[in-house]
Amino acid sequence: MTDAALRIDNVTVSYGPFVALDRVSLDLEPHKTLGLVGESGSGKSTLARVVAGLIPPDEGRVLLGAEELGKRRTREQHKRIQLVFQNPDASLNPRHTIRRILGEALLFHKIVDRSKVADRCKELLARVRIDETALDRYPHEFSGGQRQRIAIARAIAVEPSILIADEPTSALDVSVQASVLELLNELKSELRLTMLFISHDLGVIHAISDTVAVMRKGRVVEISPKEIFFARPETSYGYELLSAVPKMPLIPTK
Ligand SMILES: Nc1ncnc2c1ncn2[C@@H]1O[C@H](COP(=O)(O)OP(=O)(O)OP(=O)(O)O)[C@@H](O)[C@H]1O
Repeated sequence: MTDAALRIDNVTVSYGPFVALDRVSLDLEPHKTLGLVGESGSGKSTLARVVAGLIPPDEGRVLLGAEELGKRRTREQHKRIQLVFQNPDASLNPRHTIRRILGEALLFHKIVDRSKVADRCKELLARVRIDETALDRYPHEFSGGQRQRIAIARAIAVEPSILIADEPTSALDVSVQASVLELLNELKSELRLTMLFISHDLGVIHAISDTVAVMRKGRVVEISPKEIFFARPETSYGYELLSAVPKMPLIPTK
């Protein structure tokens, strides 16, 4: 048996003849952040989509604790694994107010009664440091960084145990990036989340991860504690990735 919060076990995914994930196995340790790094096209987002239940693996399994997640997940299983995308607009309906976006998530997953939705929406915005006057506004009225905070509020609204963040700061400028990373770190501790954080940016991975996994051509080629990976990677490919970064770390850790 496993004490991993989430286990990816020998997962293979092909797009037609192209093998995007080739027998990938990874464990997410409870309340820790696994940083997944790798060059473009190495399969990181495909893995995120498999974990989130958006695409079924051709082979292999995903386990949440001891529970194997089937090809068709239950609402409860979907609720427990939430995904934050690079582009926050992917999870924010432009025609809905922030109140409706958060409220619908709360009601759909039966997190609170209708009478408590307004208060919970305000609490959620406070958690991501957005003023509650945002509630009756629309996504386009916010900056990219604020929209990403709202997308994070929407993800944590349903009280997941696993948060997958797929390049959540890549579209943001560096100062905004740092504050979103800090927020995710804080939420991880306060809400006791387990996080899978995907980035091709090693500065970002350094700032957020406890453990680093390296993907290359659909395979995981290295899994190391952060300190070890950044001091002396186990593989020559890990070393190559690090050598390609002009100056490390790009974003300070706490
Ligand atoms: N729906 C799809 N149909 C066909 N091929 C796909 C599809 N989605 C992804 N691929 C291919 O699978 C490979 C892995 O893609 P994926 O998006 O998982 O990589 P990635 O590591 O997240 O890359 P990036 O950092 O550029 O986002 C790529 O070669 C991509 O072109």
